[in-house]
Amino acid sequence: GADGARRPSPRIGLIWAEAEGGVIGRDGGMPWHVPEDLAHFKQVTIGAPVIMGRKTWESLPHRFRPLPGRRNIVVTRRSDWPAEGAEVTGSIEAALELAAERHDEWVWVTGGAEMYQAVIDRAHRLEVTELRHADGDPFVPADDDVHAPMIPAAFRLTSADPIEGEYVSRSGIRYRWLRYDRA
Ligand SMILES: CCc1nc(N)nc(N)c1OCCCOc1ncccc1N1CCC(C(F)(F)F)CC1
Repeated sequence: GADGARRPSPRIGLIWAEAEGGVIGRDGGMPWHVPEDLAHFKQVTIGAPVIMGRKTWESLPHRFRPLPGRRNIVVTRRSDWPAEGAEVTGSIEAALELAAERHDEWVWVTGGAEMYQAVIDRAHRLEVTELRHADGDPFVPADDDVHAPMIPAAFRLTSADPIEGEYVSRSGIRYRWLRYDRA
């Protein structure tokens, strides 16, 4: 502001969907389709800047590139990398500084595993979609699966929805919304 008052930096949130064993990715994408999770992701992140790694950007279906209704900040070591509709930067630190230029309350890190690892120790909130495959269609882990970060002990589970049990997706996959906040 005019008086030079420092605007508070946005709080950092991480958002991911994980299957059994903490798997978040396979072959450059997510090996499931849970429409309810897309809606959840949209609802949590809408209006806030999102930060993602290049691989996650490239995993987005073209109609979602950039993610609509928010600043897209892509982190890549490639300085000349063209990301139509996104701001490109070379590090998570630079991305967080970019996100802090406006007075957003939150900035959401939306993937992938490298981004989560690099920033989780500075994060304030984790929004985790916990997926469980139908008994008749077990989720078989693969060697090169990508995994969610370990959740530091400083985080507390502050909400689970549903409290008991789980929802069932049209696709038969069961899911819960988990929220962790830094204590
Ligand atoms: C949703 C997938 C998702 N779920 C949670 N809980 N945390 C994430 N970090 C996440 O990965 C976001 C980047 C990858 O996203 C997609 N990957 C494949 C297909 C579709 C998408 N979506 C569809 C919704 C779209 C909208 F803008 F509408 F939200 C964003 C792109």
